[in-house]
Amino acid sequence: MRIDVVTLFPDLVNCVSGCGVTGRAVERGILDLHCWNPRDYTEDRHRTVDDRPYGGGPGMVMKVEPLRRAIHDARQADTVPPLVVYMSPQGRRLDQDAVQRLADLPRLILIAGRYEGIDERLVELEVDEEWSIGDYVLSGGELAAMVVIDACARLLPGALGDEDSAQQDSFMTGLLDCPHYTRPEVYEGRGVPQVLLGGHHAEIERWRRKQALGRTWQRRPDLLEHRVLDEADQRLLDEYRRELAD
Ligand SMILES: CN(C)c1ccccc1CNc1ccc(C(N)=O)cn1
Repeated sequence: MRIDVVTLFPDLVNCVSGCGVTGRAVERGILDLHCWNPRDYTEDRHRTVDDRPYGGGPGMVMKVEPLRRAIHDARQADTVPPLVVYMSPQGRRLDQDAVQRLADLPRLILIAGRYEGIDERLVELEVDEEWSIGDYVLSGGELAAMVVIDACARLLPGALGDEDSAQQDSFMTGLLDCPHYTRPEVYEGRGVPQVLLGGHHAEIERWRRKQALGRTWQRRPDLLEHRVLDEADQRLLDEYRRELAD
């Protein structure tokens, strides 16, 4: 998968290619990441990328031309046609299904805005989709773009070895994750659930599924609203709830 990011801070975005799952994906050639800086596409002495907003008001707006030229070069850098995504608080809320859809694409161009945002004519002329990572405001779209890069990279074939658990990732199943434990077996008087020590795989899977269902019901009942539980899951959830009552 190729991802191009249009950003005034390429050094920030390139941090993802330096470590962890995303770093390994880039190293293995599974993810091809490139940054394009609108400031390199300015023609004035001051390399101006922003200007004052029409209608007045605080702050500055990113100018169309430098962004447009950067996006043009990003598009031309590969023959594969990209989906152009603008990260903004006005975008659709990203969730795992949306990430899976983006990760299945051969190419993305992510636009990271700064200042008060970008000139609307750029959005009209170049942007295919607008996405938000959550209902809060960041100083720039770079961290949102890095979230998309990370969430997509994990889903690319070969990015995770078996030692990682993308496939069991909570939101992959639509449920929250179960609790996890590792050594020491007792810590400050707190032990590990016996079932996890017994090595009985079917029982362990049952316990984990029950915990995932129970925790989802307790913490995020909204995730269960549109989900019909099969008989086995319903029984596990009932058992979880009964154990709570004990
Ligand atoms: C500078 N701002 C406010 C701005 C305004 C408009 C567009 C982009 C930005 C860049 N900031 C962002 C970007 C994304 C998200 C998100 N929730 O995905 C939050 N903030």
